[in-house]
Amino acid sequence: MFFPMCINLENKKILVIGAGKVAARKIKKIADYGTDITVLSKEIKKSEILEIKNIKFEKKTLENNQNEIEKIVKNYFLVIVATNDENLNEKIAVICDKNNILVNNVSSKTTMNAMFTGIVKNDEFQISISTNGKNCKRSRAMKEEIKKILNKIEN
Ligand SMILES: C[C@@]1(CC(=O)O)C2=NC(=C\c3[nH]c(c(CCC(=O)O)c3CC(=O)O)Cc3[nH]c(c(CC(=O)O)c3CCC(=O)O)/C=C3\N/C(=C\2)[C@@H](CCC(=O)O)[C@]3(C)CC(=O)O)/[C@H]1CCC(=O)O
Ligand SMILES: NC(=O)c1ccc[n+]([C@@H]2O[C@H](COP(=O)([O-])OP(=O)(O)OC[C@H]3O[C@@H](n4cnc5c(N)ncnc54)[C@H](O)[C@@H]3O)[C@@H](O)[C@H]2O)c1
Repeated sequence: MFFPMCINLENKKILVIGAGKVAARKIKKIADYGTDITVLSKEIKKSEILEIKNIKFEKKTLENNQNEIEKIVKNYFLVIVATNDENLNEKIAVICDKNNILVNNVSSKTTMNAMFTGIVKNDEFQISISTNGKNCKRSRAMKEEIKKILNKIEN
């Protein structure tokens, strides 16, 4: 079971590996919280993440090489692994975990030590929804119900 906890990401070094559709969704979400985000990717196509302020981009293809990966990730507090190469994602996630680095792996339900959650928030509350990797799409229905409760409390 993953323990739900609020983490202060301000000024913490965050690395996103991959810059595709899923990476973009994760970056948009985390950019509300993290201020030091680097995106490393084989390709960096024109997309809305290029518009987000202060994100650093590094065009690089990561090889499936333990030493190279270790050297890159060891400078980071949190690594979000979001390439479309599941084996590479898994390898990076295992290396991060062994080095006590927080890691989120978008192509797994288990091989990571940090998962994204569904978030519903207003000025007063933020509610984070997790299914522990079992069925993240279910959290959409839960989000809708929680939105109704928040509206009720506000009125
Ligand atoms: C909560 C939310 C947060 C967020 O991502 O921001 C989230 N996924 C969301 C959406 C979403 N996920 C997927 C689609 C494409 C749908 C489609 O196209 O069919 C969509 C888009 C959509 O539904 O709109 C597919 C998917 N998800 C994972 C895999 C890998 C795998 O299963 O192996 C695959 C590929 C599966 C495949 O291809 O088969 C894995 C994970 N997804 C998680 C979180 C973590 C578990 C959290 C938990 O247990 O609750 C975990 C384990 C890791 C992580 O990503 O952190 C957000 C929903 C709520 C929201 O809207 O806020
Ligand atoms: N967790 C989730 O919420 C979720 C949702 C949908 C899909 N997925 C999974 O996420 C993964 C990524 O999907 P996508 O649609 O974003 O893919 P995509 O093809 O749009 O993006 C992949 C990105 O990875 C980069 N990349 C690939 N190999 C690389 C390497 N060796 N080094 C550096 N960068 C590299 C590419 O340049 C590209 O930017 C898939 O495995 C998919 O199954 C996860």
